[in-house]
Amino acid sequence: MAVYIGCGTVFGLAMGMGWVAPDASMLPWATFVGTMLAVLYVALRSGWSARFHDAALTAPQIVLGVTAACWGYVLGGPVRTAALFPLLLVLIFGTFSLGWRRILWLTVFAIVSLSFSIALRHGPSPGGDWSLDAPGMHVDLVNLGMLVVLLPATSLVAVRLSSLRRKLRSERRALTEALAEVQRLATRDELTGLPNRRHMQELLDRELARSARHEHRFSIALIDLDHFKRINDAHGHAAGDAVLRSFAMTAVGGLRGHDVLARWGGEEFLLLMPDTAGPQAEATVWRMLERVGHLPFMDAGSLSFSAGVCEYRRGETATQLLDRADVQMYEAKRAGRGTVQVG
Ligand SMILES: Nc1nc2c(ncn2[C@@H]2O[C@H](COP(=O)(O)OP(=O)(O)OP(=O)(O)O)[C@@H](O)[C@H]2O)c(=O)[nH]1
Repeated sequence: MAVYIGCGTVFGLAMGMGWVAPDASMLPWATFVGTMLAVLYVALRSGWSARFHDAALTAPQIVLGVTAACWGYVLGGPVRTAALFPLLLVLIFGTFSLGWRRILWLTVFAIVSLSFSIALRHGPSPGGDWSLDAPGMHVDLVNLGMLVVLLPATSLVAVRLSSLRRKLRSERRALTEALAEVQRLATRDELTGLPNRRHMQELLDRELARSARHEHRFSIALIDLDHFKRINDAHGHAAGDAVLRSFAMTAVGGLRGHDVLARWGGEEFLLLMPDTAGPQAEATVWRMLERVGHLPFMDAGSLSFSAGVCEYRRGETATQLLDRADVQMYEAKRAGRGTVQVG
């Protein structure tokens, strides 16, 4: 719009100075361009154009630009050559979304439009002066020749820029996907799909800070599968992996939405239970033990774990809390495994 207003003003001034053919009027030109710009503006802003592949209406905008420039050429009389400068800018617009085929068609359209404008200037074929020496014909032909050279060159630049933009867009998409994958890998345990130790450490720190600020209580449980070595020894490492996976799936299935179970290392898991006091946390872990006990578990009897449950004590660090849970977990092992100790 700014370019149309700027170019229109320069031409209007030239007319005001009497440098342009006296019978030329800018009014129909300005009315046409103003109406078309308003239509395009409404089509874009209302979201109506979103249904098209060319949602920015780049091609219609280029057609309008070429028409306005060529019309200006007919109006421009002795200063008409200046009306061709915007044509070069108009085609650069194609770089925003058009493929090379459309840019090529629009280039051809621009050259044909200028030829048509020149024909109009010299009058319709019977009665018009089409001779080489007709007034202004030399300038028109040189202008047309220059445009035939320059427009394809400009279009070539537009095509290159357009394909560069497309490549950039697809590379950015690939990068975003790769980043999401890296984030997933950085926070998830590959085998079980649970949050990994590093991520759980962050969640624990966050919960500690939240608890300090809002005086929320929360509990954790350190869970260690019992006699896991026997499974590996008897059935192989792959079978052990499968047991870890099905334990993770079964254990998570019985948890509340806020609770987070993470793989803490090997056959050890850490359960974080926000807004949960010790007794409720203990009940949750007992329920988990029961669910896990129903897992089909090779020929080695039922799967069990030993767990140490602790409610967070004000002023405690994460390490102190984890140490307490560890002590309780070993208590559970000493007490014969398959049990939960609270401390
Ligand atoms: N398959 C498999 N085994 C693992 C993995 N991580 C740790 N282990 C195994 O888990 C076993 C843990 O053995 P121990 O620390 O002796 O404990 P346990 O046999 O469970 O005995 P208790 O904890 O005392 O009941 C070891 O044999 C490890 O090799 C894993 O990712 N996959």
